[in-house]
Amino acid sequence: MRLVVVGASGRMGRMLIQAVAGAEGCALSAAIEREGAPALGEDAGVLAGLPPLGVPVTDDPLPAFAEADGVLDFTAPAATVFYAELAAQARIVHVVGTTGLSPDDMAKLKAAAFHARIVQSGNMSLGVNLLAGLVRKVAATLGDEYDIEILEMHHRHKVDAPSGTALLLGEAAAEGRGVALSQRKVAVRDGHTGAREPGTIGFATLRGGSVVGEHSVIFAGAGERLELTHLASDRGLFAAGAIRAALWARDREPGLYGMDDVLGL
Ligand SMILES: NC(=O)c1ccc[n+]([C@@H]2O[C@H](COP(=O)([O-])OP(=O)(O)OC[C@H]3O[C@@H](n4cnc5c(N)ncnc54)[C@H](O)[C@@H]3O)[C@@H](O)[C@H]2O)c1
Ligand SMILES: O=C(O)C1=N[C@H](C(=O)O)CCC1
Repeated sequence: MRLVVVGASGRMGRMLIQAVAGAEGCALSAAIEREGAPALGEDAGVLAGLPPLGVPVTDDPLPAFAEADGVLDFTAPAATVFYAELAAQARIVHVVGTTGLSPDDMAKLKAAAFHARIVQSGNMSLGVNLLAGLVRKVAATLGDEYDIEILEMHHRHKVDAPSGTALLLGEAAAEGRGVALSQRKVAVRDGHTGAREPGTIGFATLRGGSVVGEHSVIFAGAGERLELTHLASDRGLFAAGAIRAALWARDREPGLYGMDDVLGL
């Protein structure tokens, strides 16, 4: 499968280049960065700490998409919406790991998915997607007398909060409870907040150092607390999931899929 990596010089972009280069049945067909990015013109392999791959980083996605089977996209919301339109025009697979997507951005991905096979997830790891299933089950089993709080920590460079994973886990908890997350979400507490409102789902965000990604879903009852935790220590996990998603989506009908579809969960 010929894969394009967009956001090639980012933390995830470089991991994706390494993963594509090492994946059986895959080849890196292009590496794309934003206009003016310092990495333009560099060899993508060298950028990712590998021997040269003969693929220079470019800012011109059109010819790259025309010759590819899929695109791996861990960039930024505006870029992802732009690439979704191009991927749909080129009828190629679009794997979206970008987080911080607004409801409007998601509506644009849904529109693009009439023509494209899009796999979108706030977390591409097997562990987090399994955890989401457990969270759904525990939330359905324990009633509102167990307060749900989601705690996450990431590296100091992360620009969106709560993390895509925290929101994915919050959605799973809300589904388990049979409620809409948008109606129950409490993402900010500051000052005299009053007592906790029953049935809400709280989010707490920590940022610092080089933390790859840590999430805990806490079910706090009277006299006991249940905590479900996922700790990621290697971004290769997300890159491997993205490649698995691309290979899975290759033979699917157009549509917007999640990692639960890819993993058969
Ligand atoms: N879903 C997952 O499993 C998962 C895992 C890790 C990170 N992420 C998400 O992936 C995204 C990127 O994370 P990161 O740590 O690699 O960030 P980063 O800032 O290191 O990398 C983003 C890269 O995208 C590039 N970019 C921005 N606009 C572009 C455009 N129009 N065209 C091409 N490139 C463009 C930037 O120049 C940068 O190199 C974030 O939203 C993050 O939350 C998701
Ligand atoms: O490093 C990041 O940024 C990560 N983003 C995803 C999120 O928002 O949950 C996945 C974990 C790493």
